[in-house]
Amino acid sequence: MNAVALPRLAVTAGEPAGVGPELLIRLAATPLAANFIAVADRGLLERAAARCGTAIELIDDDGAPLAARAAGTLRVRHIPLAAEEQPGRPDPRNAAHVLTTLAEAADGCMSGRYDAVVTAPLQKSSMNDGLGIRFSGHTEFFAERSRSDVVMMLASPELRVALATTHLPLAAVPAAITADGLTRTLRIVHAELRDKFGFAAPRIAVLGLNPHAGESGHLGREEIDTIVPVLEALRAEGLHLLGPLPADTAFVPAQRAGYDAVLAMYHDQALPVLKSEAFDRTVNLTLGLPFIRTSVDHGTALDLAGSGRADPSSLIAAARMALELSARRATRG
Ligand SMILES: NC(=O)c1ccc[n+]([C@@H]2O[C@H](COP(=O)([O-])OP(=O)(O)OC[C@H]3O[C@@H](n4cnc5c(N)ncnc54)[C@H](O)[C@@H]3O)[C@@H](O)[C@H]2O)c1
Ligand SMILES: N[C@H](C(=O)O)[C@H](O)COP(=O)(O)O
Repeated sequence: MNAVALPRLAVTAGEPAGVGPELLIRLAATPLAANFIAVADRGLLERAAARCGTAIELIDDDGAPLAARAAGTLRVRHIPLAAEEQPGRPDPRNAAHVLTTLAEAADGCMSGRYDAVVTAPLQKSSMNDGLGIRFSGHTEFFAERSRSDVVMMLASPELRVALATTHLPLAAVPAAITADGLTRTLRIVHAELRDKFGFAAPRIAVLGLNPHAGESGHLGREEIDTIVPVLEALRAEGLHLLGPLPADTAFVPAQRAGYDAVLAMYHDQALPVLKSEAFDRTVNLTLGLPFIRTSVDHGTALDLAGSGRADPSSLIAAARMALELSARRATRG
C-alpha cells in the first residue's frame, strides 16, 4: 500500500531583514505533518538558523511526494537574494526577490505544485521603494495574480474579522465603501464561512463606519446611504446579517455570542481587538482566492530580527490552519 503524501505547503520568508526567515526555521523544527517547501534563498535560511542556534537540514525540493518529514528538515525552492540581508535593515534591492517568491508560491498553488501557501511578513515600505510600483500587501498581490475578488480575514480561535477595506489611507476609506464592493465582500465572506469554516448558515455582524453607527445620520450618512441598503438586499437573499452595529460595543462578550464573524469597515477598526487579545494565536487568511493562503498576524518586527527571540506562534498557527483547510478541501473533493 502507498503511504499518503504529506500536504505540500509553500512557505515564503517575506522580508529578508525581518523575522520571517528565523520563524521559518522555527516552523521547520516542529513535528507538524506537512511537507514545508521554503520559497526563499538557501543562504538566507542557513544564516537565520545559525543566528537562532537551531540545527536545520535544507534539502532542494525535487517535487517528489513525501510520506513523512523529520522535524528540523526543510525542502527549499531556492530563489536568490539580490543583496545579503542585514537583520533589522531592509534593503529595497531585495524587493524584486520577495516579489518573485510570492509569484512562485501563487503560481505553484494554481498549477497544483503546492497545496497551500503560508506567508511570513514583508516590509511594505521596502517593497514600494524597491519596486517603483505601488505594492499594498500580499492580499492585493495574490488577488491581482489570480484575478480574484478577495477579502482579508484575521481569525483567532475565538474571533473572526473580515475587512471591507484593507491597506489604504484612512482619508480614502469612506469613498472606498461602495454598495457594489460591500455586496461582493459579504457574498465572499458568507460563502467562505460555509466552505472553509463549516458554518451551515453563517451569521455576520457588520460594523458601521461612524461613531455609534452614524447616530441616525447625525454622525455620518454612510450607514443610511450605503450599508443599510446592502444589508437589506442581501437579507432578502437569505444571508444572516446583523447591523450595522456600533464598533465600540460589537466585540463585548454578550454580542459575540450572536455572530460567527464580523465585517469591519477598515483595518484599524477591528484588528487591534484581535491583536491585543490573541497576538500569538491569530492567523491572517485571504478569502476568495482559488488557493489556500494563510499568514501571520504580525509584521517584520525589525527590532527583533536576527535575535532569535521572535515568537513563532502565529506562523505555526497559520501553518496549522493551512493544513486544516487543505484537509477539508480534499474531503470535499
Ligand atoms: N503579513 C505581513 O506581511 C505583515 C503583517 C503586518 C505588518 N506587516 C508589515 O511589517 C512592517 C512592520 O510593521 P509594524 O511595526 O506595524 O508591526 P510589527 O508587527 O512588525 O511590530 C509591532 C510590535 O510587535 C512586536 N512583534 C511583532 N511580531 C512579533 C513576534 N513574532 N514575536 C514577538 N514580538 C513581535 C514587534 O517587536 C513590535 O514591537 C510594516 O512594513 C508592515 O506593513 C506585514
Ligand atoms: N493587515 C495585515 C495585518 O495587519 O496583519 C497585514 O498588513 C498583512 O497584510 P497582507 O497579508 O496583505 O500582506
